[in-house]
Amino acid sequence: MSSPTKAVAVTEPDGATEPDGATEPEGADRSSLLQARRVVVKIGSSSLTQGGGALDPEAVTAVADALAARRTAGTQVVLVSSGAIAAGITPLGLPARPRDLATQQAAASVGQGLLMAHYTRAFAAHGLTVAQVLLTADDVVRRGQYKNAQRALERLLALGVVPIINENDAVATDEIRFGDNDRLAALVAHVVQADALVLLTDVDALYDGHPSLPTSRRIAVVASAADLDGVVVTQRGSGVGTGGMTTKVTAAQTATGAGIPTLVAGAARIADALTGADVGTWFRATASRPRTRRLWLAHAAHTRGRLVLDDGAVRAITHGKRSLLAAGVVGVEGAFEAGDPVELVSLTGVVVARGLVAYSSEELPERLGRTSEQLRERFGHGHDREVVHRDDLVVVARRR
Ligand SMILES: Nc1ncnc2c1ncn2[C@@H]1O[C@H](COP(=O)(O)OP(=O)(O)O)[C@@H](O)[C@H]1O
Ligand SMILES: N[C@@H](CCC(=O)OP(=O)(O)O)C(=O)O
Repeated sequence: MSSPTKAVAVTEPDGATEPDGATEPEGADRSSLLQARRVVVKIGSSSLTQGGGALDPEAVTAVADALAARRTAGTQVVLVSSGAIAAGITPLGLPARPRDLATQQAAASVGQGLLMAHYTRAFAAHGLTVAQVLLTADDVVRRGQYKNAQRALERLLALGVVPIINENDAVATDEIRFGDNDRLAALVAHVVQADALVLLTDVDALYDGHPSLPTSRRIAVVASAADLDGVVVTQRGSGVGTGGMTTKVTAAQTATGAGIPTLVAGAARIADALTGADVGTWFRATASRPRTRRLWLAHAAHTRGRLVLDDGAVRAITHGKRSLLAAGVVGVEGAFEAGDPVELVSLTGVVVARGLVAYSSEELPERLGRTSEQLRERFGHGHDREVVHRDDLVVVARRR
């Protein structure tokens, strides 16, 4: 595929990579959407707005109607909805979607309430209650917040509520942003262990070239990353959305890599999409569901720094199923706090893993190269902990 997008294979620390397509359950095609117990549906700004970028209340109602039908039929649904920034354009008298972060934050703060007011009304018409859940990237990377978000979403679903999620744009800085809701949706699908992810947009499917070209053809099924070879996916989108098709393909790969099949389809056919009709592009699951939240580290983390590992440490974490000890760290780059996500790189600069570091960048340098015994002698008992515990570590291997 000609874009920066690459499939990221996630391995357990013992190095056992899940092979593409190896664990696809039988019959796991579009029709499995009908049997899905829990579905995450994401709708983009381009599908919720009229020309000029203002919010289209009828589009909001159409989404609510289709999701309410599925909810009433027994499927738990989680909606990830963009549109806050778009909904703030008219009330603030802005000429177009703002590009600077401060005005985006302001527009989203104004628009999010309006967006939720529309959804609340539209779902109420079906007797359904909605909940607003605003997340930042930290909410899905840090252990405490991850569990917190998971618990809140589980409880909402158990109470029969439809959670409506968006990024917490008002406080999201460039550094900690998800930046695009396609990725947020893939990560939410993992948090709630959804059976499927549906990404709805203003184009009816993924095409092998830009859909404006007459030569471009719809891709019906993507079974593995190889099916994307030669596919031209661009970041050029509708003008009101973020990231074009690139972010959707990346999100689909994140979800399918976590065992969650993904449908990319046109919002205009939302009811068909949710009932397994032959619409859109179906991305098959390429791996089984990971047992832990470590997958998140591979895709979710904006890493804050890098630890350079000697060859022995690289072997220990990639093949030995081990934690990273200070003795194997030879360099520290960047400024980070204890608990932040960092990249673990080899002496030649290859990223071999990501993990949550147990020490800050200020604490680490004087610990480098020291054995646990030396750490105890120098800093006392309790100060000999691993630099990255293996439960907080994911080995990443890039492949096409
Ligand atoms: N290969 C492709 N197949 C389909 N759409 C593509 C492709 N490359 C770029 N696009 C563009 O991606 C756009 C959808 O992205 P975007 O505007 O960000 O939507 P959303 O607001 O739904 O996230 C489509 O309108 C389409 O023009
Ligand atoms: N959080 C932002 C949306 C960001 C985004 O990813 O938009 P889109 O590409 O339309 O899904 C908002 O609500 O306006």
